[in-house]
Amino acid sequence: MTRDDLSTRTLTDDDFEQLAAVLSGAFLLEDPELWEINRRFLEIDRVHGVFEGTELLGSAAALTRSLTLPGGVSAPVAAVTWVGTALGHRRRGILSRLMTAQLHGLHESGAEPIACLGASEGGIYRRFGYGVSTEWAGVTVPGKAPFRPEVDLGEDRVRETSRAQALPLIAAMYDQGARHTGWMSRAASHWDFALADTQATRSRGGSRLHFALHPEGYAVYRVHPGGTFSAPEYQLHVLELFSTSPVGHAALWRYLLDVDWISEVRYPKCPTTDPLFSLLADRRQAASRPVDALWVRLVDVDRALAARRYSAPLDVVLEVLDPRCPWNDGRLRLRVDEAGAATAAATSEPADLTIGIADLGAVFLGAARLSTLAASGLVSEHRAGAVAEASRAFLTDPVPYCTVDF
Ligand SMILES: CC(=O)SCCNC(=O)CCNC(=O)[C@H](O)C(C)(C)COP(=O)(O)OP(=O)(O)OC[C@H]1O[C@@H](n2cnc3c(N)ncnc32)[C@H](O)[C@@H]1OP(=O)(O)O
Repeated sequence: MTRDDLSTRTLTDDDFEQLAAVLSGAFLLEDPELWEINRRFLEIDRVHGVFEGTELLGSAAALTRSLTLPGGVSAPVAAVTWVGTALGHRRRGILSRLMTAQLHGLHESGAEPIACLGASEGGIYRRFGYGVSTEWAGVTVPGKAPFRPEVDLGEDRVRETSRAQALPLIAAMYDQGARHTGWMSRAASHWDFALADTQATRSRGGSRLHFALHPEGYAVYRVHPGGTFSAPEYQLHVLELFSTSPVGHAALWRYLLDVDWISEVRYPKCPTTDPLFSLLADRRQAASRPVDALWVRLVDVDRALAARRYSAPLDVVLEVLDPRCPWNDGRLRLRVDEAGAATAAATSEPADLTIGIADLGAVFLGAARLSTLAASGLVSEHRAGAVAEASRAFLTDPVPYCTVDF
């Protein structure tokens, strides 16, 4: 195969069966039920494919979503998903072609200024300009772990509900989180995908999905059997836990920790600042392992930087290094007023800071600190004080969180 034999284009409905076959192979996942969900979930005309003749060798999809940026601003984002290269065709540049076509396509069409994704492996996406913008805490807590005595659990009970009853209620609760930085919109088909409960997802994950509802929150979980009948050691895996009040949050965690037979509750997507850590009588009972969650790629740096709000006034010239997307590569002046609103425009003035595009993506949502990157030598300061000023302005409170379920 020479590079000239390959072509790249967006897909049509006629390509869907081939797409399902390639990605089932790429993800080592035989799950026809999931592909029926994907038929509705994917926007086929936003899926790029690389072909050799008529044979699809790899693909990368973009979903039309909105993401909440610092300041509660809702911005359109391309949620990148189902990226894969067919087995037998790896490490020949197919992913590189897909990423280039996708980024250039977004820029040229003037579509979303920001792309984001959840990565299967940590070593893939930095080279394409993506940086880790949010993290999960990846927490494990022993069953029955006690809370501090003063924790208010309220009067309302947590009840197990059928999927059909739960979905409209939890969708409405989820939408109440829309002002939190990192919140992503979900269409109906997105819920079907995020909470897919197919035979294959069950065999990997244990039981069917359980829906635990409280008037002020919900939890979705699976149970993995373990131990013996006389000494059960089950694990409870939380997919999502969302609450609209501190009482709802505490009551849901108490409920999950107290399910009999459960020796361990795991919540891989636990927010890094989950109040659970403060509720436990012994904080050490929550073992956590941080893991990258949402990766952000600024497709059009000027539009993206002007879209969010900032925590402090700022006037800084950034030199952005982005050889893969030359329209971003260069200097731009970012000015933030007293109210936190920003303008960003190309400039020929000398740079105050030099930063790579992936690192700018990492600090964009305000969770990662620019000053930490600078301390690692990854951001260069050309004017004394510029790092501290920019770091303060970019930070966001509360800490961003994204479920990354696409
Ligand atoms: C958002 C998502 O969908 S995440 C899911 C990503 N997909 C998967 O994990 C499915 C299984 N994996 C695959 O399908 C493929 O291995 C892919 C898509 C990850 C890579 O596809 P390929 O066509 O082999 O990548 P390609 O040959 O274009 O490699 C481009 C560069 O990335 C590097 N790279 C590719 N895969 C990996 C990896 N898993 N880890 C680290 N580096 C990688 C290559 O070495 C190459 O580096 P270079 O530019 O410095 O030479």
